[in-house]
Amino acid sequence: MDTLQQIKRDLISIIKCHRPSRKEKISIFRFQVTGYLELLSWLKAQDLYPQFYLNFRDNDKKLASIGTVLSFSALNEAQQFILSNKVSLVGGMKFNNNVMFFLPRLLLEQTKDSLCIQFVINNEINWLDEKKEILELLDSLTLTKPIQDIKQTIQLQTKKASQQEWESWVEDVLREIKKGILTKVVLSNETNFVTDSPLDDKDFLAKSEKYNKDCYHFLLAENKHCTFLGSSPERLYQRNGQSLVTEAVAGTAVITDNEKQNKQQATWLLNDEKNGYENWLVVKDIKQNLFPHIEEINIQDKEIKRLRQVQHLKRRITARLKCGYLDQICLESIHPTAAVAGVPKKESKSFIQQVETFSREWYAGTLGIMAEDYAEFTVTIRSAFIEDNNIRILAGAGIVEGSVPLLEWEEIERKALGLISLLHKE
Ligand SMILES: C=C(O[C@H]1C=CC=C(C(=O)O)[C@@H]1O)C(=O)O
Ligand SMILES: [Mg+2]
Repeated sequence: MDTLQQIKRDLISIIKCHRPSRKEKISIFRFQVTGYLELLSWLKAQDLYPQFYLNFRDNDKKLASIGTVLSFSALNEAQQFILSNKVSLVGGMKFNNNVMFFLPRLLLEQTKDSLCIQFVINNEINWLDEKKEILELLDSLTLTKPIQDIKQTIQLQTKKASQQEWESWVEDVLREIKKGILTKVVLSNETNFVTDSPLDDKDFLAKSEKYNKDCYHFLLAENKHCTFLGSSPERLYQRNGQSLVTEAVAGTAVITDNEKQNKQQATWLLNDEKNGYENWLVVKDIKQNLFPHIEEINIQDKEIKRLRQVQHLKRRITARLKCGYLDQICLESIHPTAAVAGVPKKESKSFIQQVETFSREWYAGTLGIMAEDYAEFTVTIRSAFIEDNNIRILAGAGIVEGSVPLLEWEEIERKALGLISLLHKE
């Protein structure tokens, strides 16, 4: 692949000339080449971790990164680092607000036919060690591995909560709502599968990209044995300078093979009181949390966001951040939204922690990229963990006054199908 050969040549000349600077913590090199690289095939051939991938929902931009030069577990430190070094960081926050951002060794950004590369050297560690890691990376840099169909035999092992147990959690929420303690709680479940040999994470995500249209497709592999990935319809926010675009995606109806029924369901969803309320609580929560940090806000009318198994209510929200307010504030105030946690936020989060019999970790968290003048994050729902021969798929639903336990169960089962339906051979 010409593009990769060119990158390799550029990197080799960087390494040859580089003398670690005593003044600067890191050295950043950026270059741009013309050409198209299939980033998932490229990532599949790489051995350096962590690996990160994001295919943006609303344009043809994709990111892939390998390795880490620095990592950040505090938002203020990540933000400060971006401001002082004019660099992009990738990563995000788990559901429980644990922060993980990192400065990748190599970050590739593909748009149409242009590939931008950000390559970083750490000047504070031994140059021989750095050089060794970089040369290893260069060894496999020009390789790609073709994406293949899923070949494994996959068996359903368990659901963390049975239907009966999960519906009883919903009843518990409804009781708390009646008492006036809670207004909304988003309850999830985990479905577990085992495979006869490890499922390739890139093959799985590529299949999801093919079938789950109009989504963000994301992947975070902390090492060879553990990947979190998924295809989410939901944006947490996009920031261009001070202008912010966010959204409330909540409220759900089914999509089937019957087009007439899908249209009826869409009309029903747009007018249904319970679903409208479920969505409005998300809007209200975002608005309230952003309020101290913005100058103006605009909330658009409900529209339908149509997916393969489900359709959702969506409201687009635009806002103007006050001067100087950047991603630390946006992330801290918005995440986790009431589309994945609940209202009030603190109480619903602690309810979830007490009731759910598994840890959400990256499920219902957020992943994305942040730089000084631009950031974009997705809400990591419709997601799965692949750990060697095990696959865990999570999905949840917002429980509000008027929720019917059986219908909410059917809703989470349908949402999980977005990924589960890909597990069979083609
Ligand atoms: C929490 C999830 O979905 C959220 C996003 C869209 C619709 C939702 C709903 O109608 O309940 C949920 O709030 C999930 O898919 O795991
Ligand atoms: Mg719902």
